[in-house]
Amino acid sequence: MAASLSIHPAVDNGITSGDTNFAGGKLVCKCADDPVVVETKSNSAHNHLCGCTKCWKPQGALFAMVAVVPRENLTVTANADKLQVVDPSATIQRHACKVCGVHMFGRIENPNHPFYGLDFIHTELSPENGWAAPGFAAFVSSVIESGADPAQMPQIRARLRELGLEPYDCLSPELMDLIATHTAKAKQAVAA
Ligand SMILES: N[C@@H](CCC(=O)N[C@@H](CSCO)C(=O)NCC(=O)O)C(=O)O
Ligand SMILES: [Zn+2]
Ligand SMILES: [Zn+2]
Repeated sequence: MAASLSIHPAVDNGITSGDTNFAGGKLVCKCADDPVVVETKSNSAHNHLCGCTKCWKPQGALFAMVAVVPRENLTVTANADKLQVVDPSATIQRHACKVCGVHMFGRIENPNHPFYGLDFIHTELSPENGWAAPGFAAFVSSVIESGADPAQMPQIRARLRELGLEPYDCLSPELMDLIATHTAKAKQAVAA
């Protein structure tokens, strides 16, 4: 039963390990003509599934798959004129292709944000192999906001665990600790 759920096409048939020697590659939007191309100079980090309503998900998938790269390692190399920011009021400015709708990268412009300096990417858009594999599932309860039946949540969490992707309703403990450390330092700086 649980195996029939489409969590995300990159994990539904098992997770492919990343290559620690992989040093980045191309991400290509889904347009048949003049696709937008983004290139990174490094592999992705913190790859995870995200159940939130804002991250781009492939058709039929319950989750997005999203990772980060340092913003200085990311360049739009083709058809940048097709990009537009989906929601300018969001913390993560998601630059999407106006024609096919795929999100090509998400950028945080607030220098005080804990993740400032990192761009969010969807490595499934790459023809290359070697990108870091997803390690956990974030914002799992948020799939209900996109229409998932609340009664299905135990099955969804069971399937994620079966795939080795621990489900969290925010980010992973490691990332939540990074955020809290950033916040604590910012408070200390104000108090000093
Ligand atoms: N329940 C909400 C949660 C949205 C949310 O907070 N998303 C996170 C994670 S996105 C990538 O990991 C976030 O940081 N959002 C900031 C932003 O999207 O700009 C929902 O589902 O919408
Ligand atoms: Zn496109
Ligand atoms: Zn998200």
